[in-house]
Amino acid sequence: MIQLKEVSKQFPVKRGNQPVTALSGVNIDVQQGEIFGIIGRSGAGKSTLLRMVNGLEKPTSGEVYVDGQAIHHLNEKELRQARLQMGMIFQHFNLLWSRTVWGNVAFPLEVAGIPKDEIEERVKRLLDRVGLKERATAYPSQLSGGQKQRVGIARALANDPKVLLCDEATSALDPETTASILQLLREINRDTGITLLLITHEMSVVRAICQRVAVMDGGSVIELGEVEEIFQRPRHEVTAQFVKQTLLEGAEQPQADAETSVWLQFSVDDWRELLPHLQKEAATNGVRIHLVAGELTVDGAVTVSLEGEPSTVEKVAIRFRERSEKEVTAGVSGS
Ligand SMILES: Nc1ncnc2c1ncn2[C@@H]1O[C@H](COP(=O)(O)OP(=O)(O)OP(=O)(O)O)[C@@H](O)[C@H]1O
Repeated sequence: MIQLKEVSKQFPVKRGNQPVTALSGVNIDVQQGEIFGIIGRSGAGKSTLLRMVNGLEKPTSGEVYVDGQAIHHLNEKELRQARLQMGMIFQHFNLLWSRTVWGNVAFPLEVAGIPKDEIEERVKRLLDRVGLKERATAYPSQLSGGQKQRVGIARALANDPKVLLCDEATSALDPETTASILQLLREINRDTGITLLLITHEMSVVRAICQRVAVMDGGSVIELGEVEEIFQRPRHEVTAQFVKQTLLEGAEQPQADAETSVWLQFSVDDWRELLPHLQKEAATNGVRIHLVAGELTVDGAVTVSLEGEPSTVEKVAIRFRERSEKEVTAGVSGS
């Protein structure tokens, strides 16, 4: 269903420097109905690979096929058609904040010019499928992270795609919510036969849901095979590290009472700029962010709390403060 043949991608950089090789000779063949994982460290080339599949990037060399269609040869108009066959879900959900849950799921159908009656019927069925029937009139800001991702999934399925591309879809969620979203994806795959291509940096996600996995490093696939086989006999050092990470996570399940909370405060002027960095830092470390207080006056301040495993929360807070050029104050709120 998804094929990459000898795909390489180089990004030109400023004069004088070598181009960046993001992908190098990648061969992947995802079968119809399969749940296939791509795992790799930051910079391994995962996002670039996903952008090849949906045609947002063209390979420097090599071929990309989705359901037999040569994505690398399509023009913009043909790509828009081809993308209707590809649903996509994201780490930060990418919902429309001014639209309700219903409006978010209806959006791609409205864009596709589907008649109103049919939109009604489809959105109802999709919300039922993801367990959000009761929240149709809520706005994204009123939903939990897991519910937001359920909206993302319903929206991605609206045009009845053949493949679902998942870009770090559970990386911003706590372990329990992650498990329920993966369960939902598994059920959808079982019930509809949709093919799932899932990008992650967490081996626990791969183990929970994928049948096969490709391990990427430095733009190349360094290992590819059945998930169980790779867990039992990792051949590459990078793979062994990922497997080890999962075993450690399993041995040290975070306890609810082993959590801490740190608060950070910054000026209302700076928060727009700072929040995305903080969100990224927190998400990659499994730390949750809550808005504690905010005063939207000219000289007001916004306070957020970071919650999670103590050493990780501290690490995120310290790294964020060190990297931020703005004034940030911090303190511990206890457990
Ligand atoms: N548009 C671009 N221009 C120049 N270099 C790029 C571009 N996009 C990606 N790269 C580079 O290509 C390499 C692979 O990046 P990519 O984002 O695909 O990795 P990744 O595995 O998805 O990492 P992450 O998990 O951090 O997103 C990196 O060295 C990155 O800096």
